[in-house]
Amino acid sequence: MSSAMSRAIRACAASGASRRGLASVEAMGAAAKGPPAAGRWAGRGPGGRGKVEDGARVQWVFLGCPGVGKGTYAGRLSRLLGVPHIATGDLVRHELASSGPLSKQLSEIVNHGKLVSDEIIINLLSKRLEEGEGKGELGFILDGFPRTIRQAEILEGVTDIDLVINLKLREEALLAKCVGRRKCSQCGGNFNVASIDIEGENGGPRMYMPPLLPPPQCESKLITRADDTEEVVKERLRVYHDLCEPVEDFYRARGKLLEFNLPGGIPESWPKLLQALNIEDPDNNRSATA
Ligand SMILES: Nc1ncnc2c1ncn2[C@@H]1O[C@H](COP(=O)(O)OP(=O)(O)O)[C@@H](O)[C@H]1O
Repeated sequence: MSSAMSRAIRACAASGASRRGLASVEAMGAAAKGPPAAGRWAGRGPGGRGKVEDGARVQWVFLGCPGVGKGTYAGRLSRLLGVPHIATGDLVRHELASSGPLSKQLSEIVNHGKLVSDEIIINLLSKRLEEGEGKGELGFILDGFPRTIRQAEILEGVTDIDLVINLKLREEALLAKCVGRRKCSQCGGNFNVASIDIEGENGGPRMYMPPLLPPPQCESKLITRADDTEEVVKERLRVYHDLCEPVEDFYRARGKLLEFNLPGGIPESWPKLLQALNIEDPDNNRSATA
């Protein structure tokens, strides 16, 4: 066991599952580093655009406030690059829905807008990474992890994250976007009923984000997340500013943070995000509007 791994094990209250899972990250990190250039995302260098076929080895992290669109853009990049999108919020919700031993404890925390303990999150993530390793996954796009400095230190202790994308959106839009979120309980599609139209700041352009409405067959099957009420979203935003913003500083200090201000809805933002990442979308016109 490497000393980095031992440190990580000491840092988290390691169960057997987290040891193996974090070991999976360490193994991925090693695989991603060789052969040279193939495993690292070259897209940001002056040499031009990244090749989508290299994307399956990226080790990226998405940061950003609740409602900013981490899931949407991480999901799109995951499909484009062929790399798994691992959202710790989804892992938590999956555990909640399973009515397993953790379920009651988790619902108390999540439905009040608080963060789950680092130990529980590390265990859930480790289990997911371990399953991925079994399937031959090489890289990942993490969404919603790390959310505390301790989580960031543990991750940094086991692998060298290539890039951290920090999505930013005007604060006024965040609450409306969270409260407007809907999911189809049958097909799993994500929609948003909020129509956001905000005056430009300091003479800047107006921000318009049209609703993303469900097709007729999903309309009667829409569900809202229990933690997407106005009161809980405000608490989640407060928690983000207190505990998660220092994670931005953590990666900024390491030169890994790419700040991206979302200019509006998906059609405007997606092509600009790809541009910022130096990725050529082979299907740009079609995917920008889907
Ligand atoms: N890395 C994490 N650390 C602690 N708690 C987490 C983490 N990821 C997810 N959670 C829990 O799951 C909830 C939902 O997460 P997520 O879907 O990422 O929400 P958000 O829309 O607020 O970004 C969080 O409010 C928190 O309770």
